[in-house]
Amino acid sequence: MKSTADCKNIRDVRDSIDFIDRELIGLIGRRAEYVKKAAEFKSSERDVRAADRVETMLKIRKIWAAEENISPEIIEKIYRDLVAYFVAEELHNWKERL
Ligand SMILES: O=C(O)C(=O)C[C@]1(C(=O)O)C=C[C@@H](O)C=C1
Repeated sequence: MKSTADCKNIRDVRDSIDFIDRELIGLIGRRAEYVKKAAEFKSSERDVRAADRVETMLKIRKIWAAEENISPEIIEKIYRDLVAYFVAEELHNWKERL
């Protein structure tokens, strides 16, 4: 992947964006493995949903977003969608263990 300074054309830029997005999706896949594991340590649907943890996480991620000069609101939106998906997956896994 080229640095932004080394990108000579739009093709170089898009190749780098593709590379980064592939890594991001890989990381989300790794994250999913931990969410699956989390279900093993929960004893109720309330534990699975972990509403307090979600709100705490979002606050921290909004701070991280600001540190990276990314809109905290956009990061919150992305995370709310992502976590809603993970909660649904985790609920499914958790119920299967009953
Ligand atoms: O931290 C947990 O308890 C998790 O199960 C992980 C996770 C997440 O995606 O980060 C998933 C579901 C819960 O609502 C809270 C957080």
